[in-house]
Amino acid sequence: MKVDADQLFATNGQGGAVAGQPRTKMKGEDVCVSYGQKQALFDISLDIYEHQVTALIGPSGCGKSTFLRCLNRMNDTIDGCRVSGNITLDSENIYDPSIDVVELRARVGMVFQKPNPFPKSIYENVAYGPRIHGLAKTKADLDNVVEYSLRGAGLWEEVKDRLAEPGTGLSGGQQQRLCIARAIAVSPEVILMDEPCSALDPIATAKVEELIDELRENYTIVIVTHSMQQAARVSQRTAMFHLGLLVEVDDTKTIFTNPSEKRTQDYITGRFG
Ligand SMILES: Nc1ncnc2c1ncn2[C@@H]1O[C@H](COP(=O)(O)OP(=O)(O)OP(=O)(O)O)[C@@H](O)[C@H]1O
Repeated sequence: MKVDADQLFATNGQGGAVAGQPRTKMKGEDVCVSYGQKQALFDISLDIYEHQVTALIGPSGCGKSTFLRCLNRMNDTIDGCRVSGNITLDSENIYDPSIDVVELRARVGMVFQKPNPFPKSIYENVAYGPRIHGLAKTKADLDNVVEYSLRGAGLWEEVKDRLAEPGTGLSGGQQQRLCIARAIAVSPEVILMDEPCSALDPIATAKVEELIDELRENYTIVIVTHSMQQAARVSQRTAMFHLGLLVEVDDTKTIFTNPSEKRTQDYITGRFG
């Protein structure tokens, strides 16, 4: 029987996977962002592939965090910030007026540079999201979500006997994994990470990097990082930004061994930035 490759990779019209290519989970087309009079991003078109880690790299101020924040409309919260162009999640325009932004941010979660647990217990930090989104009907359901999320973040064994203690009492690395558990708890599809290890020591960083690699099995991840080693270790694709422009995007190995653009070569070899 003849097997049609299109059928093998058909994805019900969402994202359009092509044979041998991963499926596009999010897509930015001609994205421009301005803060007041100042334009920070110029016509960025970038596909984010499902179940991959995409690293955004480039010198300070080039617009990495701005682009990341466009992906779950965190820029909406900044006065004077204007976004144009098109950004889709499973082919749906996330800037459409019909989109519920709270629901979008549950589907596209975010982990920040500095761990920011709520001033509540470890349990409550994780349980808060599922509770407000109505994801757990009973206390037993909620307990399960908390355990699943803490396991997913590689933190369960360290905290299972102290769930009632404050999240802020954990070490920095544990707090960051608690924030990752909090993101996982609302069953996101995409997790955005803005320099998630910059406040962590090398051992805590290694743990979070290991975790990112495991998370990609179930989630799609976009990470902003200043560390070339980190981008090379954790990502499958790398997008290089400079002065608000996307210089190039390619698989991570190519970016680090044979980039097309001189600016990328100069940046990864430490000649500027
Ligand atoms: N809230 C804001 N208000 C005004 N301008 C901003 C704001 N956030 C960012 N910018 C400007 O937009 C440009 C891009 O900043 P952005 O933080 O996205 O860059 P970045 O590449 O993530 O930088 P870094 O690596 O230093 O975090 C910069 O010129 C910055 O000054």
